[in-house]
Amino acid sequence: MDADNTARNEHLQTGKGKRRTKRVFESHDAYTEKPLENNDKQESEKSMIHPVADNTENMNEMKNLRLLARQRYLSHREREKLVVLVKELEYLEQDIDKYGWENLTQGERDDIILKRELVALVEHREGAGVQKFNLQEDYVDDQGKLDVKRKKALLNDRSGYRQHEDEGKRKHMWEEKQLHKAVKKDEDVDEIKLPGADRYEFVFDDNAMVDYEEQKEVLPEKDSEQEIHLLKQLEIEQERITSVQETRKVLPVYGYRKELLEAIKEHQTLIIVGETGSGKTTQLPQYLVEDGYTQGGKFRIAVTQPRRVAATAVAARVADEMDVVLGKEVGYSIRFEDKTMADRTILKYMTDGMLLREFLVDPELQKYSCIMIDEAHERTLATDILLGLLKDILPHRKDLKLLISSATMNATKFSRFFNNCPIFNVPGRRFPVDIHYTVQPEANYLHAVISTVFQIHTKEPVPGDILVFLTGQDEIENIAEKMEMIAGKLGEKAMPLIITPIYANLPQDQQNRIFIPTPPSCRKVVLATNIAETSLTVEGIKYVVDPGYVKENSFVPSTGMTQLLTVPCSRASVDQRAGRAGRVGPGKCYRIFTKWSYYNELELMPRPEIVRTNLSSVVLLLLSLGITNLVNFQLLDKPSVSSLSKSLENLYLLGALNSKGTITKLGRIMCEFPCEPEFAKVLHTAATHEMCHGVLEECIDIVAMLHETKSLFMGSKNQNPGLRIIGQTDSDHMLYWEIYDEWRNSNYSKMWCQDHKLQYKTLCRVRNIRDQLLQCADKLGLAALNESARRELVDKQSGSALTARITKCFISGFPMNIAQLGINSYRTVGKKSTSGLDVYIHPSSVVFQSKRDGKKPCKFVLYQQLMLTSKEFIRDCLPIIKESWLEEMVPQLFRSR
Ligand SMILES: Nc1ncnc2c1ncn2[C@@H]1O[C@H](COP(=O)(O)OP(=O)(O)OP(=O)(O)O)[C@@H](O)[C@H]1O
Repeated sequence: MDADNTARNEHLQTGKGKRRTKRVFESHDAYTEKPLENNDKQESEKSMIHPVADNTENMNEMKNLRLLARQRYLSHREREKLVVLVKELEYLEQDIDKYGWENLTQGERDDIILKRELVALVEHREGAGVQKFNLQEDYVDDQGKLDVKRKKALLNDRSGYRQHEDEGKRKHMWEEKQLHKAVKKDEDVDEIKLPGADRYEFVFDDNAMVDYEEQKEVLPEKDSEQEIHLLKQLEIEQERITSVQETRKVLPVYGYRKELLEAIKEHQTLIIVGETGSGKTTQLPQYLVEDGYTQGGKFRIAVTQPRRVAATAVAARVADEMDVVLGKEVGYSIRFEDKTMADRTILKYMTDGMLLREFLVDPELQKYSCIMIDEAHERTLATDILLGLLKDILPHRKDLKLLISSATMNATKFSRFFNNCPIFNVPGRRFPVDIHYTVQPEANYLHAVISTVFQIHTKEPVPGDILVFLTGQDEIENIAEKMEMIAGKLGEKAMPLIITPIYANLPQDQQNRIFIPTPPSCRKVVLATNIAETSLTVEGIKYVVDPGYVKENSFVPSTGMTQLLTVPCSRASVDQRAGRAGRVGPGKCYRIFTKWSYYNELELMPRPEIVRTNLSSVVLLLLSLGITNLVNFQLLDKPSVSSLSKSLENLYLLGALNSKGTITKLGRIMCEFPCEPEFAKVLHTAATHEMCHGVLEECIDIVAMLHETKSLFMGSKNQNPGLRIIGQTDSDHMLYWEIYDEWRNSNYSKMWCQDHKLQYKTLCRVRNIRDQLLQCADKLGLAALNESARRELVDKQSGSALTARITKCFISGFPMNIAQLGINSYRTVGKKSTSGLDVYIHPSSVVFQSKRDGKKPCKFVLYQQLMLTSKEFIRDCLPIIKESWLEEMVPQLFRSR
């Protein structure tokens, strides 16, 4: 290891070093391709069609449509809107016949004039028939001719096209008319009688003519201004649409469309390697749709992504490109959120974990004609298992196509795994990205990041936003604070700097802030973890600052502990990160490490998750799919035998496997829940175990909360003022339950969340998770079992009895997560109690607070997470008040104590 290398590792460990104000980078690897022009417009400017809120809005909308119709053919959505307007117009025309033009208000007349004009305009443009704007199913017969009967029938069916207030007005007018008629004595009120008319023939001459004076329609000033504004918006929108469609044609993958489709037709499995931004994720699935792989809605195409944020963002982009509504033809599916329609979605972006779960209900994935495993280089656990399962089913599903894609992967390894399947290379990238390395290693990379960002901010022109890759929430918050301080001190000397963070635990609406276009003369800095590393396009990003580190989970089978360690990224990851700078224009990437380090220190590929993670849920899933020979199950990389046996041991302890290693009935039930087997066991116990049943709903609330605790509190948990209002509790689990229960009692109020400094959106997600778990429990019959147990419990349920039952349920689900009080700290217990590990209660835990308040600590505590950060911390803790509960719930583990 040379000096370069040593310093890099030292500053990672110590974080100390001399700060330099100006970074010196050396330029390297500039891509030489000619940049193309970028016509893309900002996302937020796209649609001018809004739902009708009031009449003014309705009028504006019609004017807007009229303008659009003058300029071009209307889109599918605009036509749908137009259909509604046409129906409204027909209806209004009937009113005119009935009540007379003079009885309409000025507003109604304007409305009708505008509607007539709009319909005439589209009819004029597109031919006489209204069928051009999707009225076939309403007015037109099988030959395409106007079906008068159907039209009439439709017009008679007025519901839905008239607002209530109009209904009131019409009623009023009708009553007046009836009253008027009643007062009149003449019987034949409709016949006009002229004196002597029966003696003369009516002759039309000049004298009979009616005189009119012409008044030119003068639009009020406000309207014309509005029209100009709308025209401008229209131009922008048109440019954006043209640009989106043109972008598709200039992507490198477009040049290979035909060859790609031929290769896919010829081979069942194909590996596709193309530069970042070449169009793999967004374009390939669209080519497949265009080439008939969905056969008019009969089959689906699935595209997997390792990250939720990428799956949702890419689905939105593709829906836009295909001009369809997100959630209909194009949708996404991520855990606890499904935005697809069973009978309509043909292209589904999803996390790899979600496709894995689909194997449970459809082991041959019969509804799919094509599966694309994107960003395969990331080698997530779910991707690796998917590849193994797909390899297994391909011989039985000859019609199923499998595409494996990435920018930077060991393609030959993947090809070998799939019987030497062909590799398709898509050369070229759309925009060049210049890579800059530091000349020498930086002693403190966080200081270097801040200096680099301000170097760019003060020297480079706008527009040009910056994306910084950091390792986690703490680092992001810390850097954001420092940057805000420096920007404040710079004041007028620099342009305003907008700092937006993105990390997995940030609530969704706040994550989406990174996509908001930057106002002119400002610069945006996105501070991101590696969740922004692949597949994402954040428009406006021109500079990437990359220190080259990532936080990685590492499971230690001997202790059952997950360590969260900061480690250098792989070359594949830093190349992906650089790619984020060249998505919509040429960019620059500043790497806070040396070129030497890139070529000599960084691993080529990330370490596969399968060799560094807890395998319990995957093992259970494979067993439930009938894959019993786990050791021989084909995988790109095999997990270690110790980690396999640790997970088998864990599943046996939970009762998911019997002594022969076969999956039990309980194991199958646990598989059905969309959560880890340990949580599923908690819920099963809560509904069925005679010592503690009847608390299923409370346990579901807690389990749902435990999935979202990281983004629950505004600010730090232990300083949260809301907790005092909620009251005193001695465990994190009961605190979470009380929070959820109080929020439910407030009728899920947003204000309540604000008062208690809790994230409303997070609680909404908890509610969603809770509903799904409850549905699942219902489907499995557990809810009914719980209900009968609960009836017996009524009145006997005191607060402490409830806590006891809940604690017992969690002991049954997490028997390996128990620690016993020692002299200075807690010590983990379990089978290998003698070789336990000293662990410390994290300061964010309620149990830590109780200890500080001088309360006597419990002898045993259950924890949800064991993390090695600055020391071995246990988080989300539940004190076990009675030692006997351990033996009661898990005798096989605690009997001898
Ligand atoms: N939301 C968006 N806004 C603007 N342009 C976009 C958007 N999404 C994609 N693009 C354009 O489409 C191009 C192709 O994106 P796509 O995600 O298909 O590439 P890719 O080859 O899959 O890249 P990666 O390997 O980085 O995921 C981008 O470089 C960008 O120019």
